[in-house]
Amino acid sequence: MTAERIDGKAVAAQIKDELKVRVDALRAKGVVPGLGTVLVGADPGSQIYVGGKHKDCAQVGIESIRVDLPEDTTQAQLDEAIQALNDNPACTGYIVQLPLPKHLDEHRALSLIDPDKDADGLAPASLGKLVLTEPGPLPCTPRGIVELLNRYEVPLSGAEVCVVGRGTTVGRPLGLLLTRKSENATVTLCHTGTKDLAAHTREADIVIAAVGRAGFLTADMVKPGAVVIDVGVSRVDGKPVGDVAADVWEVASKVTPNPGGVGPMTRAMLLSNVVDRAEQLADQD
Ligand SMILES: Nc1nc2c(c(=O)[nH]1)N[C@@H](CN(C=O)c1ccc(C(=O)N[C@@H](CCC(=O)O)C(=O)O)cc1)CN2
Repeated sequence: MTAERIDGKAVAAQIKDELKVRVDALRAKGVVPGLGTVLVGADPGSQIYVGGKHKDCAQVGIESIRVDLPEDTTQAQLDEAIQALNDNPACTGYIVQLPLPKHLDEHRALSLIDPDKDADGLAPASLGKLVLTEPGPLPCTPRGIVELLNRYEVPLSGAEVCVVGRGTTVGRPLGLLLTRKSENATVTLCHTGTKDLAAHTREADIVIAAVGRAGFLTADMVKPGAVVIDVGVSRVDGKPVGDVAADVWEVASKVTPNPGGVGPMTRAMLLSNVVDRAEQLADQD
């Protein structure tokens, strides 16, 4: 038996249709949502992702502002670009595309984002709100994963979820999101220090692989009937390849393809964060 395909591309398209209706309503009230992006350097993956974000904006009627900086940008120049977006009234939310080149301080960049304009939910104030379960923008990949699981009616309350990867954009915030009362899952967060990884993944009803090592999660590491979410991306011969090996599809009940699963949802959730914020601004008027 082959697992059911969790089609992130199709769900993202549906979400974009829903967002377009909300953006039209905002524009009718005179509020124009505007997403800014800051991209430093020429990382091929980041170029593709940022290009996709601007294409999405055009599709749903969000204005977009693209700031591309060269690889040798200094910290002071990056700080200045961030400050300019903080000060730009046409920009209602923005992101700094990660990873930044090694010589730049990622934490500093995220700290400089005006918390009211954090479209990615990755600024320290937004992550703090997530810890405190206060309302705020949620990191896009974790939000997209929860949205996909809900739309495919995968039960979360009481589920044993094994998240592999403790990064700040996916693993850590995902653990916080899934353990909120509204999701109510039990989460085991595994990482490079985990002693017997397969012993943990085999216990889980849902396995979420966010490592970035092509095909590392194999069928023998998955409980029969489990749901598997493939987040990590590696580039093999220039093509994106996920963390989940092909044989997992013979054991699991549902699997996200990669590409075509979590990636498009990450982009759709960025747009959702921008529209949520613009609606708050409209309500304040
Ligand atoms: N500031 C941020 N940086 C990064 C984030 C983030 O959420 N905020 N996440 C990732 C990259 N990412 C978004 O920026 C992202 C990853 C993947 C996709 C996507 O649509 N992938 C396609 C395949 C596209 C391809 O590689 O050819 C898919 O999975 O089908 C979109 C966005 C790290 N940085």
